[in-house]
Amino acid sequence: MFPDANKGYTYDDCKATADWLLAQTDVRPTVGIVCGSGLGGLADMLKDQVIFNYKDIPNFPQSTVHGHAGRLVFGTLKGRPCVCMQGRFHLYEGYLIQKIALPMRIFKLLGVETVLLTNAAGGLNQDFKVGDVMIIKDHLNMPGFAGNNPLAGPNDERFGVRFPCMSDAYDRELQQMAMDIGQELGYGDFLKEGVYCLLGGPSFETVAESRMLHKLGVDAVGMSTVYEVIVARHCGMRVFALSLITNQVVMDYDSGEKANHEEVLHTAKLRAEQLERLVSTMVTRIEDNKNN
Ligand SMILES: O=P(O)(O)O[C@H]1O[C@H](CO)[C@@H](O)[C@H]1O
Ligand SMILES: Nc1nc2[nH]cnc2c(=O)[nH]1
Repeated sequence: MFPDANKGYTYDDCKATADWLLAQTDVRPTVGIVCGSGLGGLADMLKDQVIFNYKDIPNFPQSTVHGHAGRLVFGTLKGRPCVCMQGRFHLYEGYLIQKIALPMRIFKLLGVETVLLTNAAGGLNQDFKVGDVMIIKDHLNMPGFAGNNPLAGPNDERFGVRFPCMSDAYDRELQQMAMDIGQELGYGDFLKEGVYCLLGGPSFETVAESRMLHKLGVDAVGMSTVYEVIVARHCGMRVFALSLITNQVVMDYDSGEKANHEEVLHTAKLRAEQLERLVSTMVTRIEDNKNN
């Protein structure tokens, strides 16, 4: 049923990539970070960087989207060894769904225990404003309803079980930690929580689609993150994710607003510094050996 689903993505392929990376750096990361659109500045905070362009890493996909630099950065954040994806992969770029989330398995084989993901998303919750940061408490895998799941295909038990639980996908302790740090930093006014919905993209939502998602209880919509979360949880890493609300989703036929990637990158730039401080403070407080 899944003839080629394992090609290039086997345990041995992932191990070969992880070993290739480990042979070229002394950094042994326990925290992995994924930067969303326009949020790659997070990687620049790492000290003693060892940088790999995606094109030089065996089995790695390439970034094709503006705002995703396409570099894997190893280094330390206040002494803690980290690895940071400066650019991620999306279904609309034409990649097989397994390839989009492949870096999560490589993270695992590098020794990563906790993954922090960021993304840019459109706000559906009417209480959200552009520039708000939404801590993701749950997701809707909309393409998943049609069978698009990165775990489809043969299961390798060395990564995880055939039927992984997802009701605890987003670590509650890490959500609370983010809230607490946000309060300490004075970000209370723009720190929210909610449900993220993945759509395939690359077209933005129609008014009817946005209204439907709103009725379903979705707080923010985007084109990433969920596949990474599923694969990270499958192989037992702790997950925290947040969305920067870069634009309000258009839900009114009379609205003159038009969703566009330039606005997404512009908002990301305005909020980047605070987002970086929030995530980097979290990194320093995360305890090792707590994965489940
Ligand atoms: O989710 P990230 O990678 O942050 O990017 C978001 O921004 C792009 C649209 O502007 C889409 O790729 C959407 O998913
Ligand atoms: N699908 C979707 N993705 C986004 N990424 C950033 N903004 C948006 C949006 O409004 N819709």
